[in-house]
Amino acid sequence: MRDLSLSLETGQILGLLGVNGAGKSTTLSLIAGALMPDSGTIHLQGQDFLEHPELARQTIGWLPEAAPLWPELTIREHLDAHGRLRGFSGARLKQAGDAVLERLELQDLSQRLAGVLSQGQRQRLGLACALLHRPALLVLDEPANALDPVQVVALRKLLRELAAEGTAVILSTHQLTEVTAVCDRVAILHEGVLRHDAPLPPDQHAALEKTFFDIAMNGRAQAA
Ligand SMILES: Nc1ncnc2c1ncn2[C@@H]1O[C@H](COP(=O)(O)OP(=O)(O)OP(=O)(O)O)[C@@H](O)[C@H]1O
Repeated sequence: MRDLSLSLETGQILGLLGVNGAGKSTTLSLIAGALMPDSGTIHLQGQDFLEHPELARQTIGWLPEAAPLWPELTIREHLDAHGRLRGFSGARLKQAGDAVLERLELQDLSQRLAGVLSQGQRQRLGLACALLHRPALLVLDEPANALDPVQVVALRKLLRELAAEGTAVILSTHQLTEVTAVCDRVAILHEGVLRHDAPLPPDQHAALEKTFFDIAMNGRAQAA
């Protein structure tokens, strides 16, 4: 990544686009604190993450490209483990788990082992773990991967609800339709450089498609 500068407001949903290898996952890993930048700063609510990594753990929910699950634990045990890691216990732990089970429609599967879940169910469990502590910033790497059309629509609804509650969301995707359906801002990376960063008004699918292909195919800088 070079000269990357991005900011996100409370309640905004930012879609991060780019061809394979453009740097989307690297950017999200930096924001989530899983990678350390060689230089630069990352702030959340005025605080420097790199100086206060504990702040990042409390305020960010991260779903990496492949949800990191333990095959021998059930869905409920995953949520308990994530909650305990963040200091939850007793009734608070159970309530937080119940809330995300309901939001991700996983109640009926709570006792199922992660190792036997379908890909889409694994993805929903990964999202449930990322959401458990009600993060102020949700960082999602291709969250619609492996979801069926019903769940894709449910995910859009969930992200809009979270944004309305004040959560900031940054998500990467290969689906331009996902961006136009749910994002109010779009950023496009190309070869580690941010080439476009602009609000996305409704009904702008054709314009977004043109901008994306101009950057992806010609490598031309587009005015944001
Ligand atoms: N740990 C690493 N060390 C060296 N290079 C890396 C490392 N991780 C990623 N890269 C390289 O950085 C570039 C960006 O990778 P990244 O995974 O961020 O792309 P992406 O936009 O998420 O791609 P995709 O759409 O294929 O998932 C790629 O060329 C990749 O090979």
